[in-house]
Amino acid sequence: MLHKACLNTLPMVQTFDHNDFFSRRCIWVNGPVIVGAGPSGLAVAAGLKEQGVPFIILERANCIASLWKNRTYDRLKLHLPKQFCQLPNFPFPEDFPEYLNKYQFISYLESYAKNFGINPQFNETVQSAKYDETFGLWRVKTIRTSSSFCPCEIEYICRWLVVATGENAEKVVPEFEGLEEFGGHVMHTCDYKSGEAYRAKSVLVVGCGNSGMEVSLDLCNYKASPSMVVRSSVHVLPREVFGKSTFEVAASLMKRMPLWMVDKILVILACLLLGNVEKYGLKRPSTGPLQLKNTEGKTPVLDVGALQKIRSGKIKVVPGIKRFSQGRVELVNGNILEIDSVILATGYRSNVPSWLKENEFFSKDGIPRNPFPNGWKGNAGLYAVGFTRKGLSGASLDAISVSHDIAKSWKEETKQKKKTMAARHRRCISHF
Ligand SMILES: Cc1cc2nc3c(=O)[nH]c(=O)nc-3n(C[C@H](O)[C@H](O)[C@H](O)COP(=O)(O)OP(=O)(O)OC[C@H]3O[C@@H](n4cnc5c(N)ncnc54)[C@H](O)[C@@H]3O)c2cc1C
Ligand SMILES: NC(=O)C1=CN([C@@H]2O[C@H](COP(=O)(O)OP(=O)(O)OC[C@H]3O[C@@H](n4cnc5c(N)ncnc54)[C@H](OP(=O)(O)O)[C@@H]3O)[C@@H](O)[C@H]2O)C=CC1
Ligand SMILES: O=C(O)C(=O)Cc1c[nH]c2ccccc12
Repeated sequence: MLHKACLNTLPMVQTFDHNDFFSRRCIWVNGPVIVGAGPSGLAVAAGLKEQGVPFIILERANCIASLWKNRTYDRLKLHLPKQFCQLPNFPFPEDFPEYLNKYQFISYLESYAKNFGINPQFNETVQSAKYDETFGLWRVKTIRTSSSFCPCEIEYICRWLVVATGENAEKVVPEFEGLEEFGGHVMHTCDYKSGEAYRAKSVLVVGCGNSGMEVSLDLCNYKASPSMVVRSSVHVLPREVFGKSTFEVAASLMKRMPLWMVDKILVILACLLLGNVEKYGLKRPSTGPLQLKNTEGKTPVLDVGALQKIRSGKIKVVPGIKRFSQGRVELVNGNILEIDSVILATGYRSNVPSWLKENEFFSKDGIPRNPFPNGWKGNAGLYAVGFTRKGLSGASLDAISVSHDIAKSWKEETKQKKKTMAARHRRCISHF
C-alpha cells in the first residue's frame, strides 16, 4: 500500500515488492509514463529528455517502431514527402530520397532513439490505466512477458500519463459468412510481406484503402491475379500533381482557403489527372477526401501504380462479399469467384478503450473527442499523441505540445516539493 505522503519524498523511480505468491511490483515514476514506443512515444520522450524530465516508456513489443518493423510489407514507401515525416529536433540524413522506404524510416527511428538516449521497457503491455482520485495519481498496470518463466505484473504510479499507442494499434478482422468453410489461406495485410508466395494464384483482397491498393499492386508484380473488393466508395488521388506532392499542395491551399474548397480542388485535379475512375468500379464518396479523413479517419488513396493495373485489368475490382464457401466467394451481385487465398486489407483501430479506464477525453473508438489541434490534453495529467488523423506530421506537433506542457508542470511540482523538503529539513535541524 502506498501513502501519498510517502510518494512526495520518493526518488525518481522506486520499486516496492508485494508479498504475493507470484511476482508483482509497484513502481513510482517521478515523471510521466508514456505508453507506446512508436514515432509518437519516441517524439514525446525526446522532448522530455531535452527538458530534463524523467519518464518511462512502456512498449508491448520487443523493439521500438514495431508497426513499421513487424506489421508492414517489404515494398512499403512513405506516402508523404520527407519534410512531413520528420520527428522534432532531428532531421533526416541529407541523402534520403523524397519518399523514404520503410527501412530508411526504421533506421531513422533507431538513430532518433539512440541520439536522445531513449530506452523503453520492452515486452510490457499495459493492461489498464486508471486515475486514483484519492491520491491524484495514475495507476498503470502492465504484464511483463520478457522472462520465459513467469510473466510478472507491475503497477506504475505517476502524475502524468501519455497515450501513444496509435490509431492503428489493432487489426480489424470482420466476420464473413462461410469463411470457416473456405479452406484456403487467409491473412490480414499486417502479416503480408510480399507476393512471392502467391505466384500464379487467384487472391481476393478485401478492402481498397492504401493497403488494399498496394498489396494488389505488389501481387501483380509477382504474377498473381488479385481481385480487390470495393464494397462502398474510395477517393483515389494522384500522389503528385504537376511535380509537387498532392499532400503538400493540399497543405499549402489549406492556409488560404476553407477545407471544403481544398477538397473540391483535389477532386477536380484527380479527375483531370486520373480520368474517370468510377467506370472501373471506384465510386467517389460524396464527402471530400480531407473532410472524410478528419471526420471518419478514412485516408484517401494516394496512387502509386495500382490504378494503372486496374485500367489494364490486372487488378479486378469486385463488389462486396455475400459469403464464402470451399475455394470460392459469392459477391453481392451474385457472381462467384474461384480463389486460392484471401488477404484482408480491412484496416486498423485504436486499442485505447480496452485498457484506459476513462470515457471523457477519448471516444468509444479510442480517439480523443476534441478535434485537431485540441486533442492532446485531457484532465488530471492525461495526454494523447498521434491521434490527429494527420499522420506523422500530426504526431510531431502533438509531441511538442505535450512535452512542453508536462515539463512545465513537472518543474513547478518539483520546485514545490523541493521547498517542502527544505522546510522539513530546517524543522528537523532546529528540533535537534
Ligand atoms: C501500413 C501503414 C503505413 C503507414 N504509412 C504512413 C505514412 O506513410 N505516413 C504517415 O504519416 N503515416 C503513415 N501511417 C500511419 C502510422 O500509423 C503513423 O503515422 C505512425 O506509425 C504513428 O505512430 P504512433 O507512434 O502514433 O503509432 P504506432 O507506430 O502504431 O506505435 C504505437 C506503439 O504502441 C504500442 N502499443 C500499443 N498498445 C500498447 C499497450 N497496450 N501497451 C504497450 N504498448 C502498446 C505498439 O506496439 C506500438 O509500438 C501508416 C500506417 C500503416 C498501418
Ligand atoms: N504507403 C503508405 O503510406 C501506406 C499507408 N497506409 C495507411 O495505413 C492506414 C490504414 O490503411 P488500410 O489498411 O488501407 O485501412 P483503411 O481503413 O484505410 O481501409 C480499410 C478498407 O477495408 C474495407 N473494409 C472493411 N471492412 C470490410 C468488409 N467487411 N467488407 C469489405 N470491405 C471492408 C473498407 O471499406 P469501407 O470504406 O467500405 O469501410 C476500406 O476500403 C491508413 O492511414 C493508410 O493511409 C496503408 C498502406 C500503405
Ligand atoms: O498514410 C497515412 O496513414 C497518413 O496518415 C498520411 C496522411 C495523413 N493525412 C493524409 C491525408 C491525405 C493522404 C494521406 C494522409
